[in-house]
Amino acid sequence: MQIKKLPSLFEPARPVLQKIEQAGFEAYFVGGSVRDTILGDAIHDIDIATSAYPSEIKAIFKKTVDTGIQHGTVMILDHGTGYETTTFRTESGYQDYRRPDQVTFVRSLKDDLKRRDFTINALAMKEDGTIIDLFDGLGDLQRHLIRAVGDPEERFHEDALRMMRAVRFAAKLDFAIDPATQRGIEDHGELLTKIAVERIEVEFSKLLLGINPKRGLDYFLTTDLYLYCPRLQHHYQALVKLSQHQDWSSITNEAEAWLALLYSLQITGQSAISSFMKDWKLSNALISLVQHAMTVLLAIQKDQIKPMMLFNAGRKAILTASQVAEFEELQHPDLLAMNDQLPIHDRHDLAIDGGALIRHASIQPGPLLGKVMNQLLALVVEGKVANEEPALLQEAQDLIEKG
Ligand SMILES: Nc1ccn([C@@H]2O[C@H](COP(=O)(O)OP(=O)(O)OP(=O)(O)O)[C@@H](O)[C@H]2O)c(=O)n1
Ligand SMILES: [Mg+2]
Repeated sequence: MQIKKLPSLFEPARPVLQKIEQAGFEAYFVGGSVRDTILGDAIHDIDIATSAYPSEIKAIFKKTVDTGIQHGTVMILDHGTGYETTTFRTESGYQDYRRPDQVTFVRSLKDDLKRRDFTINALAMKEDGTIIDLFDGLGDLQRHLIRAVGDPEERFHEDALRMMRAVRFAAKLDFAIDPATQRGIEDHGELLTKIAVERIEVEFSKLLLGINPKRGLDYFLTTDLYLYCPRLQHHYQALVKLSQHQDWSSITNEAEAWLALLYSLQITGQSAISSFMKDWKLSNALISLVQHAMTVLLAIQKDQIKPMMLFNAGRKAILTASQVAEFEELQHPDLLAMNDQLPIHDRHDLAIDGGALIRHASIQPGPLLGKVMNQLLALVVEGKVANEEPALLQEAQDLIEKG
């Protein structure tokens, strides 16, 4: 098989591969970019594998950077672009189920490909688009099948994360998992506990954002992989229910995915969200966004949407909540439009500040000042008072008199 028209991302790398070949070595595109090109999907990065040893690559090219030389990876700099090139290698050891104890550089493409995770990821492509398929990856792409290269048990012992990758690819590509590979996952799920949560999270997020998350979640549950992920052990029923959603098209980014998950698990309190997401090693920025979005989502569910709540949540959280409301088929007005129509969108947009209140309304700095400012803010956001200094001063005086 030969791909006639390569995606443009490959084009500038082709001369690099040609140069390695001219020096008497082999060089191929490998990994996800080859798989996705054959599937006709967009590619985002390219990986190059070569029979040349790192020292040989460095002799061929003037400018290189040692980005991972002990693993055989050298970056070639060509016309301002960097191309990571990894020497064919075999690996051995894997005592920690994560990475090899020893990496050995080899000259044979086959030896390199046979230690890769799945047949669809063990394809190689020459710079002219010719596909090298030593493990029937093309057949599995046609059959829509995720199948371990060789013995699944060996592949999962080498890197237990591959079990999560299998269910992630099932969701991402809408593929089935080959029965022997699935059994391998069922038998070795516990090895996932050896893997850093951050890496598991990447795969789980990609699963939820695949074209068929239902399929990925079904495998995630039937293989029991969920038992070895943070905080999911006691949520089997809720995860089944989540997996039964037919239309996932409104879940388009990580925040929406995590909000949908937490809502399904009925983890809705602010501190419960934070503790759950921290166990998944998610960033504080994402946690904060999901917390704000959950407030909006619960208000949608209870039909209690208030201007001040939208103001506090902000546009991004409102959008996130709206998407998950779509997913949950919760009836809701156009909250973004409502938000856009608020008189102000930021505390600093208020036409009066503490200083002016101290000068003109004779309030002393202190708790009362803060309280009055908050009350004025709410009145403006709710459209009850115009956002103009005289009106706000008058209102402040009334508030103080009322106590
Ligand atoms: N645990 C892993 C991770 C990666 N690989 C191999 O390294 C390639 C590149 O890995 P990576 O970029 O992580 O995955 P991709 O398959 O390229 O998928 P993605 O589209 O997510 O990048 C894979 O195709 C596969 O051949 C592997 O065998 N085992
Ligand atoms: Mg990749």
